[in-house]
Amino acid sequence: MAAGLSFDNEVFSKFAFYAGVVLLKTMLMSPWTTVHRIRRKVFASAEDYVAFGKGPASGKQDPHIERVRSCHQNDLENVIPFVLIGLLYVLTGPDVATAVLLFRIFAGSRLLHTVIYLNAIPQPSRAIAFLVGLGVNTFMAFAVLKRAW
Ligand SMILES: N[C@@H](CCC(=O)N[C@@H](CS)C(=O)NCC(=O)O)C(=O)O
Repeated sequence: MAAGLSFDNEVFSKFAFYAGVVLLKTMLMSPWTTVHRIRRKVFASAEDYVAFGKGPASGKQDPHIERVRSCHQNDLENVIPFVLIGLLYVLTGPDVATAVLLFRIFAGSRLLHTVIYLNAIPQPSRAIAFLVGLGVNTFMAFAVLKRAW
């Protein structure tokens, strides 16, 4: 069976798929923020207000735009560790079924976190989604440390 960071290695191939999903989701948060800025006419800087013919910047913040930005920030705090730790975890040669389950749980938890955050679904739903993803990353980190010890 193929090992290492090769698409012939089933664990790497599955990891690449789920990492691609969560990275794409994270990347989409930027254009999604822009869509809301244009719709709500609340921009990031003075020159943007000029560009959209809105006169001087009001300096006001929009709660929904701030929510989208927080969601994006939270993705960055969790998805980047997943990609880095996940690559090291693949190199430990884990059981395929266990690894794929972890990748699926992480991707599912982050997609759910976004839906919950953007729709302001009451807590503790967002905290649970966040903790599930954090749990996967922590599990993989300990597997890497154990293998490298
Ligand atoms: N940077 C995060 C660290 C803790 C965290 O990620 N909490 C989760 C569950 S409550 C979350 O969704 N935080 C909201 C956020 O990061 O905007 C924060 O400031 O809240």
